Amino acid sequence: MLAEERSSIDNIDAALVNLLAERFRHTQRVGRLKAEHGLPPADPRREEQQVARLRALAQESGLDPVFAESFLKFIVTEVIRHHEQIRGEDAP
Ligand SMILES: C=C(O[C@@H]1C=C(C(=O)O)C=C[C@H]1O)C(=O)O
Repeated sequence: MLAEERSSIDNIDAALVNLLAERFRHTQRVGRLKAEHGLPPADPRREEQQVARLRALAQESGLDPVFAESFLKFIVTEVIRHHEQIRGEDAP
């Protein structure tokens, strides 16, 4: 039924938002650690590993790996923007 499917979609959307908020709380901590230790906001090698892992997970789950990669990159771009902000705030 349409209403039932939409109710499931709404639950999943709520879970996604909660998970994303939790992820950003962790990345904010990473951003503060990086600023404290003078590390750059972006880590392309780490991102490469994440993309490979996520593409494989997507394949296993029946999700389009191209979509999974662009979704991750969309999030990581925002994280790097946060890290640049944190670094700016910490600069003397
Ligand atoms: C969170 C980090 O900073 C950046 C953001 C990442 C992410 O959102 O997963 C991964 C690598 C970095 O470019 C990190 O270095 O771990």
